[in-house]
Amino acid sequence: MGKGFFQVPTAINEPVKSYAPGTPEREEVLATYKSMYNSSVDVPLYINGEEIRTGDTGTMSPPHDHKHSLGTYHKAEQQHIQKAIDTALEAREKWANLAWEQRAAIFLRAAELIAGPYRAKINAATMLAQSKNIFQAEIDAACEFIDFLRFNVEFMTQIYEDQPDSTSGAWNRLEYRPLEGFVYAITPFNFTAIAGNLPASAALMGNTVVWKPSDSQIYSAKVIVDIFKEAGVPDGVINVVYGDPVMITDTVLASPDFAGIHFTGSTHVFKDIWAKIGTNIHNYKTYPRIVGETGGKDFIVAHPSANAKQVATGIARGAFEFQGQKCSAASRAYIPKSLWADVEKFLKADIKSFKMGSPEDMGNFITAVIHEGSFDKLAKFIDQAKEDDGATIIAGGGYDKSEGYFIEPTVILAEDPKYTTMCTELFGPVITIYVYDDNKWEETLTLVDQTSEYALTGAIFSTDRYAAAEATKALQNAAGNFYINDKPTGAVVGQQPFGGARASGTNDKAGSYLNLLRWVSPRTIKETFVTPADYRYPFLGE
Ligand SMILES: NC(=O)c1ccc[n+]([C@@H]2O[C@H](COP(=O)([O-])OP(=O)(O)OC[C@H]3O[C@@H](n4cnc5c(N)ncnc54)[C@H](O)[C@@H]3O)[C@@H](O)[C@H]2O)c1
Ligand SMILES: N[C@@H](CCC=O)C(=O)O
Repeated sequence: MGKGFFQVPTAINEPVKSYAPGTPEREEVLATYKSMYNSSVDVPLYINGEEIRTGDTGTMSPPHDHKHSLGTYHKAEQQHIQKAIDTALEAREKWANLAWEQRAAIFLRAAELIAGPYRAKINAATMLAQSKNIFQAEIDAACEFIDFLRFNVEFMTQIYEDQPDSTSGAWNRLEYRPLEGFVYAITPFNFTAIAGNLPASAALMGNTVVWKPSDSQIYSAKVIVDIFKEAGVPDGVINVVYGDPVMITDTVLASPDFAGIHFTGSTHVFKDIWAKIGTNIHNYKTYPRIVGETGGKDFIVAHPSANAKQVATGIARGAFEFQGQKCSAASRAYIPKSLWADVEKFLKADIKSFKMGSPEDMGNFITAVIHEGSFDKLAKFIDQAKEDDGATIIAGGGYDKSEGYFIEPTVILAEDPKYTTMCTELFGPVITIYVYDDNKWEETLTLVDQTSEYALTGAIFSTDRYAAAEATKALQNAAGNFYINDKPTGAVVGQQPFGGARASGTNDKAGSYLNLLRWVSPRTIKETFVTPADYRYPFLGE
């Protein structure tokens, strides 16, 4: 068999299709949506490529049409989780020893399958499962997922190429071994791309995986499984389970071969998992890698020099796209008194123009929030704001769950900059605004930095360069992704590596070489060509 040093295809960001009226992609995705809506699927567990149906099922429904069933999924029992672990361990040696270019080819093929034959299907599944409008589905399930797969292959080769110096007489090599054991991927509901990337990035680096998607994303996770299968991911490399998250996680964390967790989701869940790993630490064969990207309380700060229309647009898109259910979504804003009247006018006009309803109607900018739990939580905070002195709802405030979980895009004006909705992650279409005195710019920056436990994304708007520089410095630790004159959402793989610190996560930057480094355990190999056969230093003589 021939061997060579291979140059992988240069990664490029997948262009976003327009879905404008009359385009073929619009017709295709709508037809696929209708056909999927009118069919029913039965999603099994996937362990060693085997489809397992336990008979203990849950129902999958579109959040915007919750009485409709898209089908069922099967919940795992403890024995299935153990089987998934055993399978991952059995598959490990063969997969880890497969040449890297073979692994790369599988995931590059998956990217091209999404870009072509599966694009309409994965977008339609994301519109149905997570209630994304077509633009939000396209930038996530198609483009970001494709970008993760393509760029990760390029980053992998950059890592492998990073080799130590060798002096004369010896050759030093770094071997980027996969972790010894298996990796556990737990994924959130809100991004199909994240659901696919968390197991795939660890697998690309030679690891085998037990993957637990969110119950609210299983419908689109099934399409990911189909794509990975068609791309050639061998049986046992990525094993997929659903069911009671605590039972599944406790079973996984009890395994001595647990070697790493790739988590995205809420902060409290991640902290609990970290604590459990700590409790089990004496049982593990190796120190597990703990990677978690978690919650946010993302901010927009306007300087008095900012353009009011641009600030209002940053809020309209940054807070309300995908109903504010991006970890990066703006949920608190700080606007100077001198700009507020204009920002308020432009923002209210934008919100008035939003249409809300099913993603099947492509005129709808706002669709439903993910599930009843989220709906009820948001409604509670909105009702509380209606009652509280010092909090005024200036736009939205309505909600209705009779057909779908619809929450109106809501703006709360708070007199107290530490009002509860300025500090707590709500994860919905609600933003709270605090209007500050123009002469309190420095104090406001301190407030932004100290108000929340999170540090994920943030944006400042300013036409004054000194103010932009000052905010960049003052907010250095307040956001892992910091935007100047732009909304705080929409990071692109290969352009804005994504992740935050403090309570927002381990900041291992999804979609970058930094993340992939967490899935390898390098071995240093020094080979000496002429091996010494005398212990004496020259000055010791004979
Ligand atoms: N920082 C990021 O990159 C990023 C990206 C996306 C989402 N998020 C965060 O994710 C959250 C929204 O997603 P979500 O609602 O799916 O989060 P979630 O924490 O409810 O669920 C995430 C995953 O954890 C599982 N889970 C829930 N409880 C568990 C438990 N006790 N033990 C083990 N696993 C458990 C879920 O089933 C799901 O698979 C928000 O907090 C958001 O900020 C962060
Ligand atoms: N990377 C996405 C957010 C992912 C979390 O939900 C963004 O930048 O908007």
